[in-house]
Formats: sequence, C-alpha cells, structure tokens
Amino acid sequence: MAELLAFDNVSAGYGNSVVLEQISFRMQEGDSLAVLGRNGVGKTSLLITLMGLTRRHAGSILWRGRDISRMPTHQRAQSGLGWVPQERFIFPSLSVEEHLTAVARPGEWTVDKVYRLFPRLQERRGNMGNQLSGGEQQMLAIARALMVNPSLLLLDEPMEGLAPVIVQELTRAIRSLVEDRGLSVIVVEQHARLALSLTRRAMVLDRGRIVHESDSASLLADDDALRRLVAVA
Ligand SMILES: Nc1ncnc2c1ncn2[C@@H]1O[C@H](COP(=O)(O)OP(=O)(O)OP(=O)(O)O)[C@@H](O)[C@H]1O
Repeated sequence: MAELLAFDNVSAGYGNSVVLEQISFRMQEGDSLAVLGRNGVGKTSLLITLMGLTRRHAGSILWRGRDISRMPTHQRAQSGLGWVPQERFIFPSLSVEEHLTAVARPGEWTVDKVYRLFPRLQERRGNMGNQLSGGEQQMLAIARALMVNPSLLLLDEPMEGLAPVIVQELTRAIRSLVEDRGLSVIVVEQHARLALSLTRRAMVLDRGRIVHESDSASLLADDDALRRLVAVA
C-alpha cells in the first residue's frame, strides 16, 4: 500500500510555546488511527498541525511523499485532507444542502451519497444550520468534509457532548467509512474504547509526546494499559 502521511520528528506549538515534541508516525492508504490521551496533551494540536494552523518549530510532514510543511491550510484541504474540527463551524444561515453543495468537489462523494450515509440530513435538507441539533450538526460537519472527497478524514472528538443514540448513529457511519469504504481516518476521541473499536492502530500522547503505539485491538483488550495511559475506568 502507498504511504499517505509521514510525520518526521515534528515539534510544533503556539508562538514560542512548544506543545508537540518530536512526533513521528506514518500512515498507509486505508489506515485508521485513534489518537488518545488525557485532556490537554496535544491531540487537537496534532490535527491542526497537520492542517498547518500551528507554528512548526522542527521536523517535516510528508503527504503522499511530498513535503507540505510550508503549504497553506486551504491547499492542504484541496490536496485531500478533510478536517472536521471540534467546533464544527456550521453556518447558522445556510441550509443543510447549501453547506454540502458549497464545498462539493468532483469525486466519489455526492449529495445523494452523503444522504445515504446520514438519512437524518436528507430529512433536514432545507433546515438552516441554527435549526439543527448538536448531533445533526456533527453529521453535517462530517458530510461536508466528505463532499470535498478527501483521502484522509480528520475527526476531532466527533462524539463530544452527544446523546447515546446519536453516538450510535455516528459510530455506524464512521465504521462504514473505515471498514466498507476503506477511507483513511485519524480519530481524536475522549471515548477511548469507542475510538479503538473503530480503528486499526492507536497512538497515545502525553504532554505532547507519543507514549504508546500499538494496534487498537490489543490496547482495547488491555485494561491496565488503558487505565494507565488514558485514565479509562
Ligand atoms: N491556541 C492556543 N494557544 C496557546 N496554547 C494552546 C492553544 N490551543 C491549545 N493550547 C495548549 O496546547 C496544549 C495542548 O492542547 P490541545 O487542545 O492540543 O490538547 P488536547 O489533547 O486536544 O486536549 P482536549 O482533550 O482538552 O481537547 C494545552 O496545554 C493547551 O493549553
């Protein structure tokens, strides 16, 4: 399989402060990676460093073998990085369908296809962003990222603050993206067990460094390691 992404000794942060230190990892096409860790250890910073929104102090980021370390954020998105930020950024005065058509790029994903993945969005197609529940906004944020036809989907705490029934719906959709369609994903999640059940590989951060890497299934089966690394009960 072709190499999709490589972080090579990346240190990055905000202004002079460094919050990610010497991060190195690789992803192949079709890989799925859970990024776990306690609050404030740098999980979101990892995703936004990939999107070019932190200050890089050292190291390089290779995307399909090309160094994108200096590439502006919009070009990273155009080259196949589909970012679903924690804040969701849904526009109050655009309808569901307008959110989707506004960003559409040619490729596998169409409005009809994302409606099949999220039937709830089809029911709400004419509703404005501010008329959606938190769960529907999250579905729309993922659907909008898919409309750009990304090669790698970056999900930042997609289940945060959502009711169990919505978490189930989102889990089903993300699982189908990963398992049936072979889409490459990085999932940052506080729900460690859920993220591990959705992915093939896992990485745990602590104070900006990688402190654990393994396949997701073996970490999921190791209660002691989960407690020690991510404080999961
Ligand atoms: N815009 C910013 N400016 C300065 N420091 C920041 C900024 N955003 C995050 N930080 C700091 O960077 C560190 C890592 O934060 P980050 O949000 O990446 O962690 P996280 O693991 O995603 O946490 P959480 O689970 O709480 O979202 C924290 O110490 C945080 O205070």
